[in-house]
Amino acid sequence: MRRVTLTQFLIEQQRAGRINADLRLLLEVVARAVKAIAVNVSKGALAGVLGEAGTDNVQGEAQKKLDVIANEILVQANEWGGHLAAMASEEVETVCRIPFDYPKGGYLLLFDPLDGSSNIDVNISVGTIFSVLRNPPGDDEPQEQDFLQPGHQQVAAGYAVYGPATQLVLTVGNGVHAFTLDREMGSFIYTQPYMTVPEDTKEYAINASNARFWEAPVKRYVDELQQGKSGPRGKDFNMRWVASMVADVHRVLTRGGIFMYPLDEKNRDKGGKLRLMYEANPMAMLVEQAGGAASTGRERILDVAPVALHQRVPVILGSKDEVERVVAYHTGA
Ligand SMILES: O=P(O)(O)OC[C@H]1O[C@](O)(COP(=O)(O)O)[C@@H](O)[C@@H]1O
Ligand SMILES: [Mg+2]
Ligand SMILES: [Mg+2]
Repeated sequence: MRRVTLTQFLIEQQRAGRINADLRLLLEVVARAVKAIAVNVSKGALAGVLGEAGTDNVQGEAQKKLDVIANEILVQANEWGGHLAAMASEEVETVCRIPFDYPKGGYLLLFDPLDGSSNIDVNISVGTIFSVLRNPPGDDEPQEQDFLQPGHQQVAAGYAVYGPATQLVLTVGNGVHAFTLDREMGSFIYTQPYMTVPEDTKEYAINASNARFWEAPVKRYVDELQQGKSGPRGKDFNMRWVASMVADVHRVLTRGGIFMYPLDEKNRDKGGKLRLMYEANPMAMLVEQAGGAASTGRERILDVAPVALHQRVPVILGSKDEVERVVAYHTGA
């Protein structure tokens, strides 16, 4: 069987007029960075990359060594690419500028360099999430304001999951496509075209240790799932929680289900737990492109008007019917 590489896939997307050469090359640079991160993740203790970095990030969270390494790999790879006007990272407080004497391009790249950091030291899947926006015309030196575009304006979004295999999952607005890293060849091979979130599901994902903080609509929804066959849903549901959003969303994209990090009494002051620009928006674009839905419980995630780079939002995403049910419980519809 003929193997199609990510490079060939992107050339086809360009030929079909879905992306331009700049966006194609930008995505190639991101894929190259992801391969370098995968090498570091897979070496683990052998490369001394496990454990704490001894620093805090802008969110006040302790950084792991791999958070810092993955961030540096992405920043350095993309600085020189010539396709970006600027970058923003979950790990960095302000906009990451392209050095003044480097070539610049028309896109903005946002990323969560290492998602699921709490899983690094226990050898459980982690990932990288990224989002691409257009730099507003006429702005050669983008400011934070230029990044604050609603998610429906993303031109591409994706993630890499560093699991038993490393996979890159990507959308450029024409469905969701997955590639698996062939480590010997060093290439991403096209393995899953047009991923779709199965409509029918029996699986949900939520951190149940927060149950006492949940709002009534979430309590009601989860309670009904847990009643199984004997409750109003009339069937049993299974639960999974990896605590790497990438891995949890990858499961939802692969075999359906619902993933929730809702607003609760513990995270209300911050507006939620997950980051709008680095986690919620790219995942929402992917899930919608795969036929699913993504909401805060009160609003479509892709329509949220961002007010800050590191803003947090509640996230409820996955199989459409399930997400719509949770939203209806919130809105009383
Ligand atoms: O430990 P909790 O509260 O269940 O949180 C898990 C969530 O936090 C995150 O790990 C946050 O990501 P980071 O590792 O990038 O900070 C998500 O991936 C995941 O869904
Ligand atoms: Mg994350
Ligand atoms: Mg992270």
